[in-house]
Amino acid sequence: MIRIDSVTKRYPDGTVAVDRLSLEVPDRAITVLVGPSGCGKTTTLRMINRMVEPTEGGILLDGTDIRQQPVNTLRRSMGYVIQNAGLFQHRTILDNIATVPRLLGTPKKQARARAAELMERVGLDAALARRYPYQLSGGQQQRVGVARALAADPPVLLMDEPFSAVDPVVRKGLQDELLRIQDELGKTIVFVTHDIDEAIKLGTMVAVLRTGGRLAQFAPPAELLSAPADAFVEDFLGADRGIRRLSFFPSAELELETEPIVAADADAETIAARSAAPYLLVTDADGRPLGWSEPDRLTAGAVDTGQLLDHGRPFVPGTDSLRTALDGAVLSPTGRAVAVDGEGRAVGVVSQQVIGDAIRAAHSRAAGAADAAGAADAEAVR
Ligand SMILES: Nc1ncnc2c1ncn2[C@@H]1O[C@H](COP(=O)(O)OP(=O)(O)OP(=O)(O)O)[C@@H](O)[C@H]1O
Repeated sequence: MIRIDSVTKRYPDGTVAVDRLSLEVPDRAITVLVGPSGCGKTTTLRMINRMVEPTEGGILLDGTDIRQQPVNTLRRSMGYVIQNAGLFQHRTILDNIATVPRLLGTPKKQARARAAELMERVGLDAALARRYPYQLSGGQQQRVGVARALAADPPVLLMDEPFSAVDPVVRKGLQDELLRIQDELGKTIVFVTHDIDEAIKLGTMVAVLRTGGRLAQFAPPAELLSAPADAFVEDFLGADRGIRRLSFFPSAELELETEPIVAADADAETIAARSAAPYLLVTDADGRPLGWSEPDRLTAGAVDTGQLLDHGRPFVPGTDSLRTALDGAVLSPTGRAVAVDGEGRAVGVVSQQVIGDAIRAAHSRAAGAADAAGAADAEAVR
């Protein structure tokens, strides 16, 4: 664990970049530092690998002050990724990634083999190995930056706005890739961003800093969204806080209706038996949704699929959140979302109203859990 203990950084010109900051960065998780420009995020990150020394306070790594080991040893245990990747322009991609192992004395062949393995891990085509950085897109360069930081297999990764310079689609890909890599490798990651959505998506824990380098709130993303500590955090979280919070509620407990599902070759009797529902979801021979129809518009045995209303984007209960389910229902012309299994076969339908009930239930469960946690904390203090 990295413990930032009441750290202050005052630059020689008197600027207080970080002011009595205390944080416990958990192992094998992503901790995000987020906040407006100039709030001290980069300064904090650089104090962790001693590129900047604190004026007051200290930083402990697994209980030991980081000043007690040689700075090179410390940095070897911490990969560092920056915006625009900071690659060596005159080295090939493979040799960029192999840099740190080579510095540590790994034979060239072995270091390159490791680099090739890392290229695959970060989703880079092996064909790019012999290219130079200028021959890669911004997104590909960022992936090289991540691979290079991982090359010596450090337990800690420090990432300073690594995905800020690429467009939103590439950025989403890089974020998904980081989450996937993190699932496999379980590094202790400290990630700096000024983008609150990125913080919420990536962070196990999120530290919101305010200008002057003071901590405004340190909490898991779901808690930030449900209980911002003050008006600054609330404002920084921005609009749609309620909707975004639904991403943290699972859809698994939604009560699905199966009655309104009919196969495209259903006979008149089957259709009649289900005609109480305002809309029926028609499925193909494998049970995959084709679209919606009012019951009296269906022709037994031979549905005209061209006449069906679009079923929209289905959700997978157990995998997707209430936000995805609600989105499906809101976008559906029938106000109903379609639930499918992992193979895309329809397993039920659910109306906006039922999703609304589930949202209220989830909110009151979350509030109950927060109250219980608060009571336990109060008990612990006594
Ligand atoms: N070497 C320095 N000398 C003096 N002041 C500095 C120095 N480096 C940073 N600062 C100041 O310290 C404050 C915090 O800077 P820092 O770069 O840590 O913020 P940040 O939150 O990472 O900002 P951004 O999101 O814009 O990158 C700012 O006011 C900045 O101007």
